[in-house]
Amino acid sequence: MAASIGDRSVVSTTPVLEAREVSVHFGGVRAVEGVTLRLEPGLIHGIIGPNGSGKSTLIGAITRLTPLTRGQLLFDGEPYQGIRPSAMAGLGVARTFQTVRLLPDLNVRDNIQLGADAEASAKTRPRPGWYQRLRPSVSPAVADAIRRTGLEGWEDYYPSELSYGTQRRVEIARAISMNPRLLLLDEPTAGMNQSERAEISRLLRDLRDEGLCQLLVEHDVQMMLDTCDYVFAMNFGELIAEGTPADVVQNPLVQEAYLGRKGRQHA
Ligand SMILES: Nc1ncnc2c1ncn2[C@@H]1O[C@H](COP(=O)(O)OP(=O)(O)OP(=O)(O)O)[C@@H](O)[C@H]1O
Repeated sequence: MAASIGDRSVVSTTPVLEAREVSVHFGGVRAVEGVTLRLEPGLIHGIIGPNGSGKSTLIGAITRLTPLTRGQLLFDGEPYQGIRPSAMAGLGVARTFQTVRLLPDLNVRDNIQLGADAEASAKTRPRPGWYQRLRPSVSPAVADAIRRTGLEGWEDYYPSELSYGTQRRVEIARAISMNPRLLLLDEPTAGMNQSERAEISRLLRDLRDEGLCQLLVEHDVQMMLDTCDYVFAMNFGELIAEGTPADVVQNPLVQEAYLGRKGRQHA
């Protein structure tokens, strides 16, 4: 069965990831309460919400870093809440974090290679040079990730020599070199200027056009509206609206969450 989300048609199949009635409580704090969401193949999904609305906690729950109080998580229709966070990559989930996490002693190519090589993602920080000795050639997954993220020509540079926007691009390349089914991006444009934001937004839409399912958490609502196909809005731990960005921003509950009742009258 085919449905359409905005201008994109979506064949209704098993979602890549599904959260059913997920709750996360910290003592008396209901950080996430009864959230149900489906991430469909080939779409960019976004989670928006004011500070403290539960976005990070929900991502933590989905990635198994934060234990669920209640609910169920499914990947490709199979429950996965019993697995360890370190097994998420094996499931086909790659992520980038709020802060850039590139290894300073490795060049762009070798930082991306870390994503392609599960064994190399060991916790110990490598000494300069060891990686080149172990890996004399560039794997096809790395070459492909470099091409898809427009990093040709930057392969031999080190993180300290790159702009912040390019460092972010390398992180995304490292994540997609894992050939993920789902890419989670936590604040991918934090600290960027307007043109860097637009560049990252373009890159994510290009990856979407290649079929990559994505989930973004981002404070920049305009960037989310420009980038996402489908948006989930949270407030006080609950999902208060979902749909196309255009529909969600019109939702009175969303306007109230961001602007307050007074703002809504003026919006
Ligand atoms: N480990 C924790 N222990 C207790 N309370 C927590 C913990 N983590 C989050 N919270 C609380 O849960 C609620 C949701 O927080 P969360 O960080 O998920 O929101 P958020 O939408 O990601 O916020 P922000 O946009 O500021 O990052 C907040 O009230 C927060 O104080």
